[in-house]
Order: sequence, then C-alpha cells, then structure tokens
Amino acid sequence: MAQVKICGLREPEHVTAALDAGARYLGFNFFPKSPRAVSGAQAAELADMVPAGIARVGLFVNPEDALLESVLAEVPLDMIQLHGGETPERVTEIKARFGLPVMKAVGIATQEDLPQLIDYGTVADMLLVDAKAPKDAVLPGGNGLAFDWRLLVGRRWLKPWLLAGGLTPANVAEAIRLTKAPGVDVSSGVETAPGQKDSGLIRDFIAAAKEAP
Ligand SMILES: O=C(O)c1ccccc1NCC(=O)[C@H](O)[C@H](O)COP(=O)(O)O
Repeated sequence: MAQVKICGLREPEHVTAALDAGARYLGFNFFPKSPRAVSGAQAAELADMVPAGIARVGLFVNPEDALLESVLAEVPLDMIQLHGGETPERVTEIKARFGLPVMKAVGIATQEDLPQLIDYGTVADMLLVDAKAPKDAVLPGGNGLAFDWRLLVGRRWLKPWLLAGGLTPANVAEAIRLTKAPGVDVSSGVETAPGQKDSGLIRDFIAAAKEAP
C-alpha cells in the first residue's frame, strides 16, 4: 500500500485529518516565500500532535546552518526535506551535522533529469521525485504541476522514494499504478487555494492512494 505525505500543513485540524486518514509523513514548510510557510512556534504546536511512527518532515530550500539550527531547537523534526539546489555534498554535510535523515527533492521534466536520482540516491535517505518547477516560478515545488509519469516506468532507485507534482484525489491512483511509486506526496491537490488545506480533500487523497493497485 502506498505511503502518503501531506506537505505544507499549517492548521491543527488538517494535521488531525491527515493522521486519522493514515498519512505516514507530515510536512512543515520553512521556506518564507511559500504561502504554506510556518513559523517555528506554529510548527512546534503541530509537531506535538504527531504520534511516534509518523514522520514530521521539515521542508527547506537551500537552508543555511543557522536556519536549520534555529528550527531544530524549537521543532522536533524526524526528517529534513531539501527542496532547492543543494548539491550531493551539501546533503551529506547536513545529514552529518544535524543527525537527521534527509529527503532530497529532484525536479523532473525530461529523461535528462533522471540521472540526478542516481546521484542523490547515493547520499540522501529518501528521494522526492517531483515535477521540475517552471523557470520563472517563485516556488521550486508546490506548484500543482505534474510531469510525464511514463518517464518513471520500469525505473528503480537506490533509496525509498515518493512521487510528487500535481497529484490529486482524482489522479493519484493512476499515478501509483503507472509508476509503482511506493509513496506519494501532495500539497496543492488537497487545497482550495494556495496554502488553504481542506480536510475532505486530504481524506479523499489518502483513501485514493491507499486503494491504488
Ligand atoms: O509547497 C510549497 O509551497 C513549496 C515551496 C517551496 C519548495 C517546495 C514546496 N513544496 C514541496 C512539496 O513537497 C510539494 O508537496 C510537492 O512539490 C508537490 O506539490 P504539488 O504539486 O503542489 O502537490
């Protein structure tokens, strides 16, 4: 059964909806330009609601050590998600310095992007196989855009991975069927407007992912 990550949570009611429906990963966004960004205090309150066994993932974009230090002093995270242009060397450095597993996001648009999944698979603990953001996008992720899932057919990576990018309750089962993704990640697809999560859409998404063949 596919595991689900709900990303960009900001409200307790949506954390409850995600937990009750069976999410395995909950994402808290620390990228200031995002409509889903949370403060350390907000994230600490949400993180306290999460039982053992469910991963609290902090999302960062090209973070400096000082940001990671200040967030980790306040929020009990289980995993760091790196969603910028962090190099494999920087991934290794962050893992060693902060002692947490790292999920590295890789943007995919064409098959030329796929070798990065091999490179990052040697250093990251998990891979997030996401749609590549458009060149002029403000956000490197969370844009509600899908890529051609057929690029992933028959591929295997060195590390556990989640599929992301434009997934919704309506298309997630087909995405899993086609790619055989062991897990999926969503942000926009469970929102009514950027940053506005919806409990019903969260439940529908997780149910559809879990029912996927
Ligand atoms: O969601 C954001 O606002 C965001 C901002 C900056 C970097 C990454 C961001 N999101 C990363 C995620 O993990 C999203 O869930 C993933 O890109 C899929 O997004 P969507 O296509 O909106 O479901």
